[in-house]
Amino acid sequence: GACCSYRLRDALHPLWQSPLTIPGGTRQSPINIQWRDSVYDPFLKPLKISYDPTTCLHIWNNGYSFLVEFDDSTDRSVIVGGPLENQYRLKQFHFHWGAINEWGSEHTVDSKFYPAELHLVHWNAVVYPTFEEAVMEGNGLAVIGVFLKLGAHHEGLQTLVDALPAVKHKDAVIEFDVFDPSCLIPSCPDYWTYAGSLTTPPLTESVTWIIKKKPIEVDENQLEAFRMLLFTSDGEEEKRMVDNFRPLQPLMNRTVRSSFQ
Ligand SMILES: N=Nc1ccc(S(N)(=O)=O)cc1
Ligand SMILES: [Zn+2]
Repeated sequence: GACCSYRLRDALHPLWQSPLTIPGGTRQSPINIQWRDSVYDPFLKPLKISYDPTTCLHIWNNGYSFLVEFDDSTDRSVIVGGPLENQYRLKQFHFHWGAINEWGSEHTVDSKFYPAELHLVHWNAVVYPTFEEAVMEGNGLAVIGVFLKLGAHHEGLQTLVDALPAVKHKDAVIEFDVFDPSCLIPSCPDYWTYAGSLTTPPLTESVTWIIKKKPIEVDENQLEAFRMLLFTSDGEEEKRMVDNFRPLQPLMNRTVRSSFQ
């Protein structure tokens, strides 16, 4: 079916020349979240999100996705609580999406793909001196995953969408100096959490994943705006930036916990 041919196709995809999982990887991401196999953990705290919109710096097409990067030199934009033992600093957020609405997310829920998935990337600046070091440590990163579904126009996302033509090509950067990413996070507090990895190289097993149960709604034009971006640099033969999601990885010896019953 589409899934296995896609896996093979994807394994050869330039984005992930590396093997489907890193050799010896026991906690790779993304995974399918089987709702009925997730275990309610009453000790999970609510996730506390406090972002300062003025820490926003720029939008950058890095050839995998477009990243909205933040000034992470202080603790002005942080998350704490949830499954986390420390406070984690926001560094960037980005998305993964498909060529069509049938797929695009990295994680799936009961084997269902969403058309896109938002990742808000945070690092443990309490324990590690730099992001680069945190990327190499088991408790170094915390990524909030938010599913996007096709529906109503998303006002907050539109300010981002309006800037995308300016970063059409790989390596393009545009200044983007005020944005509050909490407008992209559903108000429903429910989430799943599990120990995983980065989903693009270096694929390090350093991520505490916090996947929001509720998706946000975006409209077709907004998804199409993502699909207009290019993997390629200005002057190269154009390759549309689509299907920039990694294949599902084996759960192995992991339990997905839920913050809700
Ligand atoms: N700095 N590199 C990365 C950061 C986040 C992710 S992801 N897609 O796992 O959130 C991948 C690579
Ligand atoms: Zn990602």
